[in-house]
Amino acid sequence: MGVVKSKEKQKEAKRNKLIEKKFREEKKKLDKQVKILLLGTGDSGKSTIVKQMQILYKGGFQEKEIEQYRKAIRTQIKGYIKVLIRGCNESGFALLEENQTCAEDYLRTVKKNNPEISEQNKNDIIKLWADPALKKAYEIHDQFQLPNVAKYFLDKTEEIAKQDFNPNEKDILNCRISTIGVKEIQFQVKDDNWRLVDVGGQRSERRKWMHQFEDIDILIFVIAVSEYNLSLYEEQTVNRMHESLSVFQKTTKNDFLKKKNIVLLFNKVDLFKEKIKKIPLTVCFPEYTGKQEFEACGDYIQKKFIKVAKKRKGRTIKCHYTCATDTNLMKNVIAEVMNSVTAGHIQVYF
Ligand SMILES: Nc1nc2c(ncn2[C@@H]2O[C@H](COP(=O)(O)OP(=O)(O)OP(=O)(O)O)[C@@H](O)[C@H]2O)c(=O)[nH]1
Ligand SMILES: [Mg+2]
Repeated sequence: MGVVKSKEKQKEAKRNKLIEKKFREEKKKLDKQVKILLLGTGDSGKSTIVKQMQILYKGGFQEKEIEQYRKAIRTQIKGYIKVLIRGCNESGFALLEENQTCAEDYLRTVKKNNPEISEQNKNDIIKLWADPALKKAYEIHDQFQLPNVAKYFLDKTEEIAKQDFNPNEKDILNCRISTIGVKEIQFQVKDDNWRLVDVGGQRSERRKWMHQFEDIDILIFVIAVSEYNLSLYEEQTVNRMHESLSVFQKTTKNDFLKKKNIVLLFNKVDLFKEKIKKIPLTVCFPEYTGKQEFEACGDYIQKKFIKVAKKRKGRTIKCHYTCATDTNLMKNVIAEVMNSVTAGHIQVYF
C-alpha cells in the first residue's frame, strides 16, 4: 500500500515539475515579446491596423471571422439606406415620386441588426441608392454620422446579397465593427515576437484601457486626421479631433506611460488629402492661419500632438501618416516601426 502511494507521489511531483517548467518557458517567451498597445478614439483605425497584421503575418482571416464580416456588411448596407432616407427627409431632398412609398415602407419594415438580405430588400436597396436624392444626401454624409465607406458597399449590393458572397480582404479592411473589450494578436517576424493589443476607443470602452498600461513597451496612438470637421458619435457637440487631442493628453500623463516611447499614426490620410481641399482646418482650429494645403495643415496637427507628449522630457516620439486600409502602404510603415524598435531607435524596456 505504502509503496503504491509513494510511487503515486513521485509521479505527481514529476508532473508538477513538468508543469512548472512549461510555465517558466512560456513566461520567458512572453517576457521576450514586445508588447505594443494601440490606443486612440473610436473609429480612428486601430482594428484596421490589426487586420493588416493578420494579413501580413498571420495568413489572413479564419472562416469564422469572414462569416462575422459577411453578416456585418449585410446588416450595415441595410442600415446605410435608412440613414440616407432620413438624411433626405431632414435636408428636404425629395425622392423620385415612384420611390417615395418604397422609402416609407423601407423605414417602417426593415429591422435593425438583421443580416438577412431578402430579394425584396436587395431590389429596394438598389432602387433607392440609385435615387438622386440619396446620392445628394451621401454628399453630406458627414452630417449624419454615415461613414465614407457606405458608398463602397452600397455600390456592391448585388454581389453582397448573393448567397455565396465571401468578403475579400478589401471588404474586410473597410468593414467597421467597433471593438468591445480588448483583443490581441501575437506574431513572429524573424526572431522577434510581437504582441499587439487593440482596445475599443469609444468613451464607454476607455476605462478598460488602464489595465493594459503596466507592461507595455510601445504605445501607438492612432488619430483619424481626416475627422477634424466631424462631431463625436457619442456626443454630437464635441469635435472628434478635440476629443482625440484631449484623450492623448490624459493618456500621456498616466504614471505607467510617462516613460514610454510613442508612435503617432495620423491615419485616414487618403480622406484628409481630399477633404482639406474643401473644408478649412479653421473649423477645428479657428486660430490656424497657415495655408489650406495638406502639408501645412498636417504639420500643424502633428505639432499639436507632439507638443502634448513632449511635456515629458526624454521620450521618443515618431510620427507617420497612414492609410490603414492600404496593405502596401501599411507594410512599409509597420516595417519602419518594427525596425526602429529592433534597431534600438525606439528603446524597449524589458
Ligand atoms: N479611408 C480610410 N478608411 C479607414 C482608414 N483606416 C480605417 N478606416 C476605416 O475606418 C473605420 C473604422 O476603423 P476601425 O479600425 O474599426 O476603428 P477603431 O479605431 O478600431 O474603432 P473602435 O474599435 O471603435 O475604437 C473602418 O470602416 C475602416 O475601414 C484609412 O486610413 N482610410
Ligand atoms: Mg476597433
